[in-house]
Amino acid sequence: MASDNPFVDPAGSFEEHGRDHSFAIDSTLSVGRNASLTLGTDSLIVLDEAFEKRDRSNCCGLWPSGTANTRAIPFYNILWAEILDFEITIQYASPTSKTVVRAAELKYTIEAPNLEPTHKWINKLLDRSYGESQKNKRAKVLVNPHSGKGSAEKWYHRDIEPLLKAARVKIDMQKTEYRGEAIEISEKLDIEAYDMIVSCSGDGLPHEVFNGLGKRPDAKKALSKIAVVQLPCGSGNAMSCNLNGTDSASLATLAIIKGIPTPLDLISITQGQTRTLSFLSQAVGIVAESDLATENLRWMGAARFTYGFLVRLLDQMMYPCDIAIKVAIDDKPSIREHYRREQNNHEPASERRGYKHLLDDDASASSGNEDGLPPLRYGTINDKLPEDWEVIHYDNLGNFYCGNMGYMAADANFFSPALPNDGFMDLVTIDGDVSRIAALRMMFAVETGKFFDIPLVRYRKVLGFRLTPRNQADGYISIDGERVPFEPFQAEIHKGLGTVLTKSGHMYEAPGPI
Ligand SMILES: Nc1ncnc2c1ncn2[C@@H]1O[C@H](COP(=O)(O)OP(=O)(O)OP(=O)(O)O)[C@@H](O)[C@H]1O
Repeated sequence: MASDNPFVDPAGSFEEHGRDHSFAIDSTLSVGRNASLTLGTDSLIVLDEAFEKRDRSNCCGLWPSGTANTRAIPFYNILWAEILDFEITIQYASPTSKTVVRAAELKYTIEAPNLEPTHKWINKLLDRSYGESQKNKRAKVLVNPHSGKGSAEKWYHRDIEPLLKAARVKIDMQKTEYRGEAIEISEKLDIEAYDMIVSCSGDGLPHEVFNGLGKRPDAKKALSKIAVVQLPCGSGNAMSCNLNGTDSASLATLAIIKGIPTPLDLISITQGQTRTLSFLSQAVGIVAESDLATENLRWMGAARFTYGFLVRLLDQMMYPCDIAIKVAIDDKPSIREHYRREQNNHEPASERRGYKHLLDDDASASSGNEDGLPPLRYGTINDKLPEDWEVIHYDNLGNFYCGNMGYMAADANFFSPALPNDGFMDLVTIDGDVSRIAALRMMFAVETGKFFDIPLVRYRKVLGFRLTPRNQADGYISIDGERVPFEPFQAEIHKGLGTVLTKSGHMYEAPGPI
């Protein structure tokens, strides 16, 4: 009896398989005389004497260590496994450099009597490889041929599609033909036929996708059912940095194949008579200008933003305005504490939509499936300002920057305490008359992760705000990196209204406050 022997795992013993010891013991599958496949703790261990003869290089040491005839393929990298005509095929994402993975495969022949245990073994392998993530996701893929420097289509075919196919993702690909088309596609999408909308683009296309889903009569259901994801092919790829932990198209593809559905806070912006959704940021002042007023410097690539920022910093630009804020958490120690609590909070996605205790008048929690966007708790920009909002008259504002995610660009972790579904926006305000040297220090602190701690950085978690520019004929307001009219606007957040895929199921990949 297996249970008599303390060294045998009863769940995996060969009696359970009712088969010859030489074929399947525990998690090991013998494939031919000189090879075996073993389910390890977090990797598939492939032992094959042919490796030694074939390739001694171990791909520049990119795989975890092994001897000359073994390879450890992390379960995270396993894309698919199947048996067809007595041949087992294992497809996986193989690193070819630190920032690139490519689809690769291993094939072994199985003898007829071993077919049934092989099927069982494959199921185990796939369960371990996918964990909480859904297998065979169905994707509406949008490729913006004009994203970034115009390489999205090339990258899709080279870096993205082969991995999706290897993972048996069901693909329905469409190239966008004009600005705004992704709004129309998402508005009309048959949401029962897909699990995710994948934008091969910058941050502009996911912004359109959220807004298209938000325009539907069943917006609430669509936004919670369909995961909106980005594969980085644009000039601004903040969404992928935060959710996939990378701005590499192939690594991001692997991240979404293994991604876990996670509710995402979305923000309603009202301006004039319009209401739009924002998922990333709202900026007025130096950050908005550095981004939007430097379109003519596109040739500079990422340096364009830094250049624009430095020029304005040296000019000590100021942006007078009135700001009204519904503050939720006002001081940095409490914000840090809030972040730590959420880090340790592992409640399921179903518990992360809508405010449970904070606001009993919250509409995103209570309405049914067929509802459109939740009603606005604080009204629109055209309504009377709620009485309990804090009003600040700023003559010397240098930067108004409100974020819903940590990274605003690769290596620019402006909002380290931001969380996917805490129901708060993170608001940074900085005076425009701080010394030039202090401003430069702030800029460098963004890269080193110390920005949050700088005393000149005023940091609040907020539920809503209204911004009214003063004494300026024109200027720049950026919503998710797109320019909107230079007019007053109001924002309020809806807890967990949208859905994205994350690696952890509840956190961003940007490091939290140190
Ligand atoms: N075929 C097309 N022609 C022109 N514009 C398009 C097309 N398809 C999509 N767009 C628009 O391109 C805009 C920017 O897209 P995206 O974010 O993918 O790229 P980006 O390079 O990061 O952006 P940006 O140009 O804003 O820096 C979106 O607003 C989208 O509507």
